[in-house]
Amino acid sequence: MTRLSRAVLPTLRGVRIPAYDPAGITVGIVHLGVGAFHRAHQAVYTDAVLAADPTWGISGYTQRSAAVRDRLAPQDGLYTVLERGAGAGPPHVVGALREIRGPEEDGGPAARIADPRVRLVTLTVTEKGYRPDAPTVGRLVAGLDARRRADAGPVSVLSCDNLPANGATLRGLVADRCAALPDGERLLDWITTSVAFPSCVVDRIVPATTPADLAAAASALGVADEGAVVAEPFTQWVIEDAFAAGRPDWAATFTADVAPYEAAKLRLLNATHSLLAYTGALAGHDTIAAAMTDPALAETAYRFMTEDAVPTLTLPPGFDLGGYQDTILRRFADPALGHRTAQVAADGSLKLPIRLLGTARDRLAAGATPQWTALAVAAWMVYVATRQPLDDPIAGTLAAATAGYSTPASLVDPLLELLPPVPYPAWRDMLLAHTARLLHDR
Ligand SMILES: NC(=O)c1ccc[n+]([C@@H]2O[C@H](COP(=O)([O-])OP(=O)(O)OC[C@H]3O[C@@H](n4cnc5c(N)ncnc54)[C@H](O)[C@@H]3O)[C@@H](O)[C@H]2O)c1
Ligand SMILES: O=P(O)(O)OC[C@@H](O)[C@@H](O)[C@H](O)[C@H](O)CO
Repeated sequence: MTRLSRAVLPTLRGVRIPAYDPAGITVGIVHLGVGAFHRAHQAVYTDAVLAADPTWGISGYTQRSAAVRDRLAPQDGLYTVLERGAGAGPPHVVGALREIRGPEEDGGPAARIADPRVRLVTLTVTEKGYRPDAPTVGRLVAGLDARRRADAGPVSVLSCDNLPANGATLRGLVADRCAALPDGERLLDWITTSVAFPSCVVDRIVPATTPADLAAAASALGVADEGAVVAEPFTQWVIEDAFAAGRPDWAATFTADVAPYEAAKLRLLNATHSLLAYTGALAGHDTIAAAMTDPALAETAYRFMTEDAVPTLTLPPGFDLGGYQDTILRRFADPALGHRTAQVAADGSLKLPIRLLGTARDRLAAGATPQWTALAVAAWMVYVATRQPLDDPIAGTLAAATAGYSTPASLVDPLLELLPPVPYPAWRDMLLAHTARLLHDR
């Protein structure tokens, strides 16, 4: 079958195609980690501005393998976003990704980051990409060093991962990495004056693409698209408006402080997602939507948000909390997406501290009993002990910690040692009660 490419764009019918000639776009953004989410989120926002400003094309560098490069390069970087679910629009071919390279191809992204036309570096590298020894941070620091040496001017670095204070977190990792370099002090001085690390909150559910999704893309387009991604119609981006060298005129919400939006998103949406992933998987549900068909789990999700998470939040002025919660539950319940519980459940050792443990601490400090939060963490513990192979960067450590457990305490105590502390005796008691029930129900 013919592949999607610039040449076939004029022949496509019933499909949104770029409102500009992709060949006329120059690169202004370097993106690290060209996963499904980047293609369905930041690249779509950027696609929408390129007709008016063709200087913000994206140069993408994959981070772990060249697989996405191999799928997209033969397609001139073009791919389709297939919206699924209530309110879905037509298939949308995105042209913003103007270059695509493997992690270390042509020496990695340093030369591109040092290009004066580049004014922004963005990242979607998962929670794992922000560990101190992560190769991405090294590549970013090498790029910033090359830019300083080239005197290529200020630049902004925008993390688009689900982390609290993602900009400040990345700045901290970069500073630590600089401190370990021979000429690190000079580089850090330059970064302090010339590089901005705005934080942002990203939101769009983008499941991993399946072979059935690629077949659906081929059928919709009439040509093969090996880079297609599937997404819900909902999309949101809240960005701290603190850039060092300009930014695209994205249709995002720009604000001075993203922290209240970030807490609402991580503690309501992502935390509830994790709760449904672990409890749903233990109940035998393959997808988040299937878990939401179980009235007990849907009730649990609602009560977790309302009773545990909401009291810990300071919301932005005018924030429609009821609408936000309802929308989250409606999005999770949409069966069209097929977001697998196993995908959301992956990397729990990194996600739980971000999504759930802050709520546990805040509620316990207030003298409350965060039962639903404890249920989510207990469900993770039982999931960890009973799923093999486990998709987690410390899977081996988790397996060793849970090997041969025989009682709730012999499961809970070693796993508590591996998580950041929640220093309240009641927390352990709640976990013991929930794991006892979950193990009994299996
Ligand atoms: N998919 C979503 O619904 C969604 C929504 C909001 C935010 N996000 C954010 O985007 C991230 C990526 O999601 P995705 O759907 O694109 O996943 P994906 O599996 O399609 O892509 C993951 C990307 O991260 C890179 N990566 C993985 N581990 C890495 C590591 N240790 N170091 C460096 N790079 C690494 C991969 O190379 C790949 O480019 C999420 O972890 C989250 O922070 C995703
Ligand atoms: O992408 P991850 O693995 O960090 O988390 C899985 C989901 O909870 C997450 O991707 C949500 O779908 C997303 O955050 C919605 O905006």
